[in-house]
Amino acid sequence: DTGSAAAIPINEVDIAYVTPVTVGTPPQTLMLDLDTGSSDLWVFSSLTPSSQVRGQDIYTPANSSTSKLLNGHTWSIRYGDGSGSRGTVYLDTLAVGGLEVKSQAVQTAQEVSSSFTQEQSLDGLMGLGFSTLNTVRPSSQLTFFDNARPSLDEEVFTADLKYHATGSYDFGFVDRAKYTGNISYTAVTESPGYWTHSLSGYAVGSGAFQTTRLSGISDTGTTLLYLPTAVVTAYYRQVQGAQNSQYYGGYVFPCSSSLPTFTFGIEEARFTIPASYINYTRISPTSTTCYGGLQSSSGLGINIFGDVALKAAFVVFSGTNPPRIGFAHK
Ligand SMILES: CC(C)(C)S(=O)(=O)N[C@@H](Cc1ccccc1)C(=O)N[C@@H](Cc1c[nH]c[nH+]1)C(=O)N[C@@H](CC1CCCCC1)C(O)(O)C(F)(F)C(=O)NCCN1CCOCC1
Repeated sequence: DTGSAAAIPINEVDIAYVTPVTVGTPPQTLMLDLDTGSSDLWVFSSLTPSSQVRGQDIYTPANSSTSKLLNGHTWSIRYGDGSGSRGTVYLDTLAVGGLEVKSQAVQTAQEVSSSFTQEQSLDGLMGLGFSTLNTVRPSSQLTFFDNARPSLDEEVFTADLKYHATGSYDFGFVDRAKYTGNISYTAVTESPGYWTHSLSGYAVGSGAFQTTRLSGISDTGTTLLYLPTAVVTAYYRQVQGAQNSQYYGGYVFPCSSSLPTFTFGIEEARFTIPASYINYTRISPTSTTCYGGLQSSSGLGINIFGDVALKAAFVVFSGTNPPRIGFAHK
C-alpha cells in the first residue's frame, strides 16, 4: 500500500504545514500538522471545551460507527514552544492520502493551550517521531506510520516541503519524480524518539565548507533552523546591521539586507538554503526589521533541522532496521 497527501503552508511565511486526514466512518476530514518531532496523534474534538475552539474542525467520535473508547487511557503533551494539550483516547479508522489504518489511536483533546486555540488553521498534530515518545498512559500507542508499516510497499515516508507553496508527504514509496540525482543517506539514532542524525558540516554563502559533525533532529514540526551559536554568529557576521536581539529573542536584521545562502552537508552531499528562506519574516507587518530563519540552538539543548532547512531538499524518513534518513536535491 501507499499514500500521498498535500503539505499546505498555513500562512504566508510557512510557519507550519497541514495535511488533510480523514477519521472515522463516515470520514471526518481534519487538517493536521505532520510532525516528526513528536509521536502523539491528537485532534480538536467534541470533547474540547467550546471556549477553547476557534474555527478548528473537530472530530466527533459519537458520529463515527467505528470509534471505540480506549478505556482508562489519557495523554498530556508539552511542546518546545511551551504549548500543550491533554485528553482521552479513541481507536478509529484513519486515512492519509488513500492509505488507511483500521485501528489508529486518536487522542481527543479535552484541553488545549491558548496558542492552539489561536491557530485556527490547525486541527491537531500527527506525530511521526518514534512511538517511544508517545504520551498515552497506561499503555503508549503507535504512530500512524508504525501502524501502517506492515501494509506499506516500502517502510518509508517522504517529506517534500516547499517555500511558500504546497508540497507533499508520501507513505510507502519514494517518488522518483520528486527529486533529481541520488539520495544521500545518513544513520539515524532513535534516541530519545526523534529522527536524530548529524550534518557533515556547513558553509556560509560562498565561504569554505567547514567539515564538522553537527548532531540534531530533522523536525517537520519546527518552523526554523536552530544550530550552535558559533555557526549562527559566523552567518550573521556577513549580514549588515544584524544583531542578536534579547527583545525579539533571536537574530534580526534590516529587511533590505542582502543575506548569504547557507549550505549544509549530508555525508558527501551538499544542500544550499536560499537566502530568501532565511529572510524569514518582518517582526511586524509595517516593520523594516526582519527575523532570521536561522537561529541559535543554545537555549534548546538540541540542534533542530526544521522546515527552513527541510524545504531545501526532498527528505526520506526510512523506518528500515536500522533507521536512516535521506536527502536529495529537487
Ligand atoms: C512561532 C515561531 C516563532 C515561528 S516558532 O518557530 O516557535 N514556530 C513553532 C511552531 C508553530 C507553528 C504554528 C503556530 C505556532 C507555532 C515551532 O517551531 N515550535 C517548535 C519548537 C521550538 C523551539 N523553539 C521554539 N520553538 C515546537 O515546539 N515544535 C513541536 C511541534 C509544534 C508545536 C506547536 C504547534 C505546531 C507544532 C515539535 O513537536 O516539533 C518539537 F519537536 F519541537 C517538540 O516540542 N516535541 C515534543 C517532544 N516531546 C518530548 C517528550 O515526549 C513528548 C514529546
